[in-house]
Amino acid sequence: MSLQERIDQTIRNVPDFPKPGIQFKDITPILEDPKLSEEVVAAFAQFWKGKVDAIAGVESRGFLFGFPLAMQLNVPFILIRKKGKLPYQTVSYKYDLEYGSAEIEMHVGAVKDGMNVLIHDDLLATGGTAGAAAELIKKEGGKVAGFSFLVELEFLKGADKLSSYSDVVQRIVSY
Ligand SMILES: O=P(O)(O)OC[C@H]1O[C@H](OP(=O)(O)OP(=O)(O)O)[C@H](O)[C@@H]1O
Ligand SMILES: Nc1ncnc2[nH]cnc12
Repeated sequence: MSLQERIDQTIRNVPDFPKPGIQFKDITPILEDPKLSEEVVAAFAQFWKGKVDAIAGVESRGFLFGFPLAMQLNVPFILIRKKGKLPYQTVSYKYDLEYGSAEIEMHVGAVKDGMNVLIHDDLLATGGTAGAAAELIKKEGGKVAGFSFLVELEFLKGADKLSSYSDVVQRIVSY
């Protein structure tokens, strides 16, 4: 079975979470399988090796594979968190979600001038979060190298929203 098929069989679909009408893609069963998790990180690493100076991961599920990926590629990992969680001076950006709205922040100084940054998250839905992350990277003088996601909800057309930042969008499985 391919990696895509095994991921598809492992993800749990939870209807009506967190709101009626949303089918939630629960990736936690992948984390319970260390071998599969390792293969996921390897698939990301193979795609991005030698192409990025840093990885920015989006809270919270973007930390799960983003940090091991950064260690594997031997590049810095930058945290993008929900408002009010980061202790030092921050830059912030407001955006809309598939189910609500949010504001994300990043530490000032984490992105160095001209840094080529990969934006990583577990899932691409409307693209609001990843687009907001791209705005933060640009605000801080970085370049968006591209985006990587474990899961894309293709019907929500999030990749269209990201095309103004980069055409390089890696997704391991799409629905
Ligand atoms: O493409 P979008 O429509 O912006 O949606 C995708 C975002 O939504 C989810 O995060 P969530 O806000 O549920 O937070 P969590 O990772 O902390 O659970 C997911 O992990 C992405 O970050
Ligand atoms: N349908 C969904 N499943 C899991 N995470 C999400 N983030 C936004 N939409 C989601």
